[in-house]
Amino acid sequence: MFNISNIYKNTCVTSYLVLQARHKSKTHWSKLKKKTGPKYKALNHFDEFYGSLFGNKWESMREAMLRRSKYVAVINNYGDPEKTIEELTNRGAHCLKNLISIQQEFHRQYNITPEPTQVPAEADAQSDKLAEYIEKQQTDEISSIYPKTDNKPEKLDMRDDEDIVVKKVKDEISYPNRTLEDSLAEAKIDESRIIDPSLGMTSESLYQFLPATKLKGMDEWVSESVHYSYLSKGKDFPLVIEPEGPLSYPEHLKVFTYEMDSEATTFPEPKRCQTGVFNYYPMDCGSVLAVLALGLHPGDRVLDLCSAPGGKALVALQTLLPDVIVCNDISLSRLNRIQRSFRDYLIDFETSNKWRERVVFKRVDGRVFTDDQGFDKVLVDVPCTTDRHSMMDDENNIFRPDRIKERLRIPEMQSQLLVNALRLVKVGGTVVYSTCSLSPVQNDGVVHMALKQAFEGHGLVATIKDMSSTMSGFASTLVLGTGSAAPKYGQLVTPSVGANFGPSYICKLVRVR
Ligand SMILES: C[S@@+](CC[C@H](N)C(=O)[O-])C[C@H]1O[C@@H](n2cnc3c(N)ncnc32)[C@H](O)[C@@H]1O
Repeated sequence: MFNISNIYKNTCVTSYLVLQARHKSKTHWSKLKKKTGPKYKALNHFDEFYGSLFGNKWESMREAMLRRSKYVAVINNYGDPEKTIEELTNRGAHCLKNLISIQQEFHRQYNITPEPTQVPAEADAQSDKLAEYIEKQQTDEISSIYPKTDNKPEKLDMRDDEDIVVKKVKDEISYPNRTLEDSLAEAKIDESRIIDPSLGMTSESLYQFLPATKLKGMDEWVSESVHYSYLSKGKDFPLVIEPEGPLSYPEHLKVFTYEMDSEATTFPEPKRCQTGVFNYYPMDCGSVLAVLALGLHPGDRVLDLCSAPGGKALVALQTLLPDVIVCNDISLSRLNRIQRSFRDYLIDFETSNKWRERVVFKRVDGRVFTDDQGFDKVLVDVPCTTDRHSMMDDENNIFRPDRIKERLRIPEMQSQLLVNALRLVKVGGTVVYSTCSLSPVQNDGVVHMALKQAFEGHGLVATIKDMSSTMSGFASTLVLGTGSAAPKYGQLVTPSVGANFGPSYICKLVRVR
């Protein structure tokens, strides 16, 4: 039957189908444009770089990183801790300290030793694969810049930093029973470290970064994979890796989490307690790990060299252990964020003298920060490529074309920050270096570089603490990188769908000279 409303309905349905078909057949220009934006650039870079480095492990990390991240709840001791703990326990969350104790006991009883950070065969295979990959990258890159091989750059010895990171696996072994003097003596004449005698390059010397200024004029062409390069400058330095003892968990730090693969992953929004402050602080479990690695003691004088927005400093304060914590950041607006956050979590933060004495704010470039007294503990949570953010968000993305120079300088700036941290810590004190990147360049590579520079430039020696055994207690909470994803010096929290924390790299160093 003829019916005007039927005609109208049919017309609408037809237009809808046409629109849908058009939509299917052709991606809208605005979407196409977006696919070349910074977050896609980051994703492409990571696919190429991490894909070749971590093999099929990268696929699952990638999947996790594109999903919503998981967080833990750090209970605020200045709120209403008992009530908050009860609420979170009722939702199925567990106390991290208890989970760790259970796991540690399990490992002790069954005498489980943690997987070695890198098995030699795997390291060899990885090294070969990567060397091949880098060689190809270099050839492609150089031929795209200098098509007819004329005006080739002098430095054909430019190597990708990732190459070095893998090669070193074969060169450096930890000798827990050696004295520092043994290692010092050996470090000076270790011929085995020479990779290419004709170039006089050693694995360590390859850690030298080519200053970003040397890239002048090449910025447009430097590929993502070849952008960190090295100059050959010999001279070895002592490199000692010692096993770290069991984790000492601060009595007053209360962290709640859901176990791995648990269906529940989120907590209710933090809310104000009767005391006026929020009941808990949500944060990545990897960040808690960085604070735990500091091994805080009562009365410690602590420096948080790159502190804003203050999450880790707040966790350190929740242990109730440090006497003084200096929160430093180069950015004024970000320092203001720490202060806002402390007002939200610490009672009478603005008015009490107690806080004024205990929490000091500084706005200094961490590379030139100075202090007369020395610190017992220094946290260096450096600016990095913030991998998860870079893959997900175009805003303020370090992969933006106008930030290329800044990005290329990241490892250089990270190692300068770490060298200064090693200068600022007392002999016997601890430095924790951390990033939220999977990049071995920004992680082990920077630690290596900084140790070398600290020794050569300032005569400083620090040992690396191998925390693989210490971290065994986290096995039911988060995933630590193993095999191809295991750093040699630090620990890497790798994102996984069931335990979507990280990436977080944490390396503990103790200054011995
Ligand atoms: C990864 S964030 C630190 C996060 C912080 N530790 C936390 O847990 O909330 C790195 C910080 O380093 C700061 N920064 C960058 N360059 C710096 C420098 N040269 N000296 C000191 N801070 C710097 C940035 O402003 C940024 O706030």
